Amino acid sequence: MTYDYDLFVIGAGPGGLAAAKRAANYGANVAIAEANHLGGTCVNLGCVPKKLMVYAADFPRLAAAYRGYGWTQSAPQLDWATLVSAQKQHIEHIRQSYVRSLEKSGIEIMRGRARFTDSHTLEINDRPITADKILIAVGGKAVKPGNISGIEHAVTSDSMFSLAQLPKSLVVIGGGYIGVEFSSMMHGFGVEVFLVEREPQILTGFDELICTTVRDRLQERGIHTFCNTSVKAIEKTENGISVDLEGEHTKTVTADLVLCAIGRAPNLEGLGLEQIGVELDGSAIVVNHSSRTSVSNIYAVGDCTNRMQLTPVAKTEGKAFAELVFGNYPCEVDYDSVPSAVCSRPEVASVGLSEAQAKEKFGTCADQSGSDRITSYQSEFQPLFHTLSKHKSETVIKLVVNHKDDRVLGIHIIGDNAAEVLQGFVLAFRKGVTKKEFDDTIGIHPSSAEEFFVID
Ligand SMILES: Cc1cc2nc3c(=O)[nH]c(=O)nc-3n(C[C@H](O)[C@H](O)[C@H](O)COP(=O)(O)OP(=O)(O)OC[C@H]3O[C@@H](n4cnc5c(N)ncnc54)[C@H](O)[C@@H]3O)c2cc1C
Ligand SMILES: NC(=O)c1ccc[n+]([C@@H]2O[C@H](COP(=O)([O-])OP(=O)(O)OC[C@H]3O[C@@H](n4cnc5c(N)ncnc54)[C@H](O)[C@@H]3O)[C@@H](O)[C@H]2O)c1
Repeated sequence: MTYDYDLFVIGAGPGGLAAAKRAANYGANVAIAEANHLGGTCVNLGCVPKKLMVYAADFPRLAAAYRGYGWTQSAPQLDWATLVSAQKQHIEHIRQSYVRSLEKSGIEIMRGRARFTDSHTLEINDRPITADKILIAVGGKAVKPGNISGIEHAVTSDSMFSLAQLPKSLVVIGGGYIGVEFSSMMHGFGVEVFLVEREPQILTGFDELICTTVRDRLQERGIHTFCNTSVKAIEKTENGISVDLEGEHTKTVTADLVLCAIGRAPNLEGLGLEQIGVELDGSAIVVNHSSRTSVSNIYAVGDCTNRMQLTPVAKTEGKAFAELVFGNYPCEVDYDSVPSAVCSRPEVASVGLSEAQAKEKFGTCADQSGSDRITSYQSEFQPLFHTLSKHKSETVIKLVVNHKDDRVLGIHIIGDNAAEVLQGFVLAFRKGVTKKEFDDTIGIHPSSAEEFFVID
């Protein structure tokens, strides 16, 4: 049987692009379909515009800091329209660079929404296309709770990058990655922010130290943080959008804008998966360790599967798929060493287990020497920069260590440049670094990262 393509990729986000390029490098005849813009969520509505906005929101704090260093100048003013337009230009530049790089690799780009008609055939813009292997990399989309009246008045993060103007006040529903990042950034722009999280803490799943420290710092900065609280109803009124809260903070808050950030779900609508029998787990595509679905020639990577919703994970899964299928080189994704960062102020970066997860996995019981299996080392210090900036902005670091073999099970940082500091440690973490190896390492002085080598 001959097909139009060796590989057809649905979705040109990080997962699809990485797979297409790697397969083409191995000589495969590849096409990629994109219903919207090349680059997917990450480039167009996620990591890239978010981080640019985070940088933009930092300037008032930096302006306040430079006075401590002797600089004098009146506070800068933001022209929101200029920021939105500069950010759009940069994103367009990235999209164009993807077009050039796909063309250079001989990958055909098809603009439009792909739909399965059988396990080897897709339809795109009414044109049937056949492929030997098909990779689903359609990503995810923001979900909204179905049970809140007036939820249609809430926007999702997709709208936040092209707002006509900044709101004066904002209610954020959900205190996960997106909720915390947007609360922090919008507050930096001068917006009054109310963050509503139904769980007892924000950033559930991170180490408890991160959850409590970040919440305390957000509150100190003036962000109203309501945990153990849910939204009962939303209503558009003359004064703005009124949000009825229930739980620990039963009250009504009125704001100009409501952002719903309660999670993202796979973007499978209209893909025709039911026709070809690809197995789903809830709303996600079920895959094995090789990213193969229940239909043998169809694979899936990234946010449409039930793994981690992060760009580097989608990319790694895409690459690993192409290595295995077109390079005959099996390489498994190491999900235990995936780091992540929350671009809030303070910034968070973390890899491995939280203290609670480590205790659950390895037990809290005493070993023969009578000590606990899990030891946590923690340090809080004022980075040199902030001694003159006059900001109260301590950095907090934590190592979670298995007392039995001295192995470091988790590394957690809260503070300036946390993601950049953690990056190098991730490599050591993957290699099974021990606490003693941390202790024996000489740091760079003066820096914040050196504190990891003197932590006890
Ligand atoms: C606000 C926000 C901030 C984020 N920040 C970070 C961050 O800082 N770091 C990080 O690691 N992750 C971040 N993420 C998550 C990251 O964006 C995703 O994990 C990543 O983009 C997933 O890649 P993907 O390839 O699986 O899917 P996507 O990037 O979602 O790409 C899927 C593509 O498929 C296309 N598509 C869908 N259906 C079809 C179809 N039927 N036919 C053709 N094309 C189709 C879509 O248009 C889309 O372009 C963020 C997400 C959001 C929303
Ligand atoms: N920096 C990054 O790497 C980054 C940034 C943004 C997004 N992402 C990815 O995107 C995914 C989605 O992000 P997200 O923040 O939307 O989801 P999330 O799963 O991180 O957080 C959602 C939060 O909303 C809360 N919640 C759910 N329903 C609620 C309700 N009715 N009322 C109040 N709170 C409610 C949950 O308890 C949770 O804390 C993340 O899991 C992450 O993988 C990553």
